[in-house]
Amino acid sequence: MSTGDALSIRPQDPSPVALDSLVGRFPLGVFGDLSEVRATGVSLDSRDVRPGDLYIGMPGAKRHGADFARQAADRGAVAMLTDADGAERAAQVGSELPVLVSEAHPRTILGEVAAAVYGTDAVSAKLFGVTGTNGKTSVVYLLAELLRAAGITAGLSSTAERRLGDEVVPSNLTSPEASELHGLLARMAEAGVGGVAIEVSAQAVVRHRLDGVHFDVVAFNNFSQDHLDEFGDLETYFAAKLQLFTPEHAERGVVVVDSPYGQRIARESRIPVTRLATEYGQEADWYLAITHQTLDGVSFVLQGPEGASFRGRVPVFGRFMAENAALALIMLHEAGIPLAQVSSGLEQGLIPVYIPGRLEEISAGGEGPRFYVDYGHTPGSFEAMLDALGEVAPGRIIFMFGADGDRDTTKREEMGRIAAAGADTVIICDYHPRSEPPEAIRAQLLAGARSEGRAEVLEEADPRRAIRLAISRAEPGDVILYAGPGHEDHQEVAGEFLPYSARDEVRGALREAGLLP
Ligand SMILES: CC(=O)N[C@H]1[C@@H](OP(=O)(O)OP(=O)(O)OC[C@H]2O[C@@H](n3ccc(=O)[nH]c3=O)[C@H](O)[C@@H]2O)O[C@H](CO)[C@@H](O)[C@@H]1O[C@H](C)C(=O)N[C@@H](C)C(=O)N[C@H](CCC(=O)O)C(=O)O
Ligand SMILES: Nc1ncnc2c1ncn2[C@@H]1O[C@H](COP(=O)(O)OP(=O)(O)OP(=O)(O)O)[C@@H](O)[C@H]1O
Repeated sequence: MSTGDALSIRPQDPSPVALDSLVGRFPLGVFGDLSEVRATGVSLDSRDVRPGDLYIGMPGAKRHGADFARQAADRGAVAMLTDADGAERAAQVGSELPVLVSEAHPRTILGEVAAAVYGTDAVSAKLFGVTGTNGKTSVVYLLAELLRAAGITAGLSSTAERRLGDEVVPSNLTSPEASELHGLLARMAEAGVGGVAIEVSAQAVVRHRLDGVHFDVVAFNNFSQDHLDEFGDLETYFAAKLQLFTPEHAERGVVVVDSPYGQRIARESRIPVTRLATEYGQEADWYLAITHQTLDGVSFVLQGPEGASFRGRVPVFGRFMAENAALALIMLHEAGIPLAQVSSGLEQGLIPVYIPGRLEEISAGGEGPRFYVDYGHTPGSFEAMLDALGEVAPGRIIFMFGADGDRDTTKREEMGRIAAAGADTVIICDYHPRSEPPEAIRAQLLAGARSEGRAEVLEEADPRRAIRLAISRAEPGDVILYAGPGHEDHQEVAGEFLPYSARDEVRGALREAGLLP
């Protein structure tokens, strides 16, 4: 069951909490009468307010949430928590909601306030947090699948969606704001969920979105260039990821130590960590070996301390996907869930995971050409995917992609260069140009691709035409990989969200070409 137009998953039967009980616990002043006011939920977006909510009037980069106090009240908010400026703004817009005025930035108390309202101070489900530059979503879906195999009801929060059984809402952020996260955890507790897999962005760590959540196990898979528009330099971006490995956030950690960044997390972590390596020369606690791989999947053996071992298979190509699975398995082991319990729920070790928009095959398999849609948008993910395809693609590799406008511009040339180094044909098209001129974004990607001088490099701005161009050039045995749009359903152009689903478009184009029924 999809929750329709709802923006968040919430408990169905919440217990009302008296809001004046918050006043003693947090540095809050009060305007208005709170004595009879009870809240059943928390929201910082007026469009997501439900009857009984405490509305958080959050000062933002573009707007002040308190300006939306009337809309929040119209939707049933019972009170607002904001800063001093917000209290004045609410009065100016004629809001009659009682106001809790926070001395500190409301974001810094939001997590604890939401935990108090939702009763999620102590959650009995095992909480798993996954961070890294590439592969977080994949690990989260693998975790959920492995939990199910172990007989444990699973919930997840990812870039693609928040999900609990068949209750699902699409995500607007990789890691939700703290109010949404606690609502989700409360619903999961209500539904008897035993394990929750949560994707953790670096932005979430530094923006207090995890406050009031204590993970049983956190994991780090890899680190490479991304989000420099946000963090300025790699060291600041890395420090945000490292911050997850502290007792404030988590009990214990699992780290892939193949790279110097992983080794640094293991060394500098302030919680106990266990280490995974994919090469035997590397000092680690767990080792992963690939035993067989084709376009249809990867088989692997994982070995750990005291004879722990697991023989498995993921139905997606790429060594890194086996690494993602290994990381998820070790996280469960670290949470006290025996690997044998996981194996007992799988048929011959096959982890039947479906990861929306991540190396998702749209074609029908077989002789091909085969067409995959992916969410990769970093040099690191391009390299991982193209290396993997180089090992398993029977024919040529046709790689199409674009780049985000208004986001880290410094990675574009490198994306182009890596694409042309790993593919036979590169087709550069538009992705989300946002406010930038699309031709200028393509020019940077083209410059990188042409600097490599290996692949045939083509430009086709319109992604719909680029898909058809790729198909027209492909022979049986060839693989087309379209990186960027993944599960998304829109293209963001000059402030507008235009409907665009790469998966539907590719499906349609394959049908037109007689390659799909
Ligand atoms: C830089 C950043 O983190 N911005 C976040 C911030 O936006 P903002 O400060 O600009 O908010 P604003 O638009 O000024 O609005 C202020 C307040 O008014 C509220 N409002 C606004 C309009 C309205 O009609 N009603 C209403 O209540 C908003 O909900 C907000 O609370 O607060 C918003 C509400 O929660 C977030 O949606 C928004 O994330 C934006 C979309 C974003 O792009 N964030 C990125 C940087 C991000 O966090 N990315 C990471 C990693 C992604 C990855 O790995 O690739 C992530 O975890 O998603
Ligand atoms: N372990 C990995 N190492 C390198 N690349 C990976 C790994 N796992 C997946 N990828 C590639 O990166 C792409 C993005 O994967 P995924 O969505 O799981 O990452 P993410 O960290 O969640 O990214 P985002 O936060 O942007 O959603 C995948 O589609 C795949 O191409």
